[in-house]
Amino acid sequence: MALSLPIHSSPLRFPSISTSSTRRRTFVVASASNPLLQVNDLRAKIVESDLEILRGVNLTVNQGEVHAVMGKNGSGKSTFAKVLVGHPDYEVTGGSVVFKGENLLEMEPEERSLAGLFMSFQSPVEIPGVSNDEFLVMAYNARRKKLGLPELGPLECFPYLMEKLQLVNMKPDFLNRNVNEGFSGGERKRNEILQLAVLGADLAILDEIDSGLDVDALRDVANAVNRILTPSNSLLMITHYRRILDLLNPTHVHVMEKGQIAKTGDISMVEAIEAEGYESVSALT
Ligand SMILES: Nc1ncnc2c1ncn2[C@@H]1O[C@H](COP(=O)(O)OP(=O)(O)OP(=O)(O)O)[C@@H](O)[C@H]1O
Repeated sequence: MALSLPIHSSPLRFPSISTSSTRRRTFVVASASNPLLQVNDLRAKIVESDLEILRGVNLTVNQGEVHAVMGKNGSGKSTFAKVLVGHPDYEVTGGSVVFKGENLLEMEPEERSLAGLFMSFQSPVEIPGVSNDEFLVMAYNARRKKLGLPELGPLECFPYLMEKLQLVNMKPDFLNRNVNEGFSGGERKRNEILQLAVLGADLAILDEIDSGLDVDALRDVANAVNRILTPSNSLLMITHYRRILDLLNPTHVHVMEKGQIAKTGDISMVEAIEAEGYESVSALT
């Protein structure tokens, strides 16, 4: 079966393992001069209805940073993430996005993936007839090809895949199952992180990776993400809940409202949101 590379793979660099404290210490130095993603006045509409959803988003993500985007239901968080990876439901109507010094908006979705952008979706899709190991080996080899490295056979990839399975605390039989077919909600989320671990990314966008996870799964996922993060890659996560923020220690917390980032702060802003709701931190109301 012919498969194109998913938009959440990055061929450029495999993640190295580091602790979150190592990452955080290095961030101060790395972030000052290494913007990874620069979003300026980004505007986008739904193709089908012409309805404008993003109304001037501004955001800079530097290497080593962990950004959390929060906000009321329907404020545009997922749309923002999907526009970044080039989802065809949306048309950019203004603004700019520079990723690693290149115009992201001129790239096809697959090119964005090859450039180092990974996105996990709220509802990961099934790929009937394709096993997880086939899928991962295919994507892993696509990256190797891009790097000018020889492709590896399934057996040669196996030790690498096993190492990543352990990272997300998944059983080996997940590799033999078809991608997301029959997976529980939590298993799908773990599988997304397995894909991130195998493929790596310069910028990982995780859209509500914490939704539907039990406490143990949430900890496993957060631990895996923390091990994937290094001083030179970054995370942009969308969430409604504090629990994952406590585990992933965001350097920046943003509140999206009406298609804009209305407020940016640190983890302390989440306390105000939890106590008094979004109205307490909104700059637009
Ligand atoms: N493809 C689409 N077709 C129709 N409406 C859409 C589409 N994509 C987004 N919308 C609408 O745009 C608005 C923003 O949606 P989006 O999913 O970005 O919000 P969100 O902030 O991620 O919400 P939530 O917290 O509930 O996940 C919503 O009103 C949604 O219904």
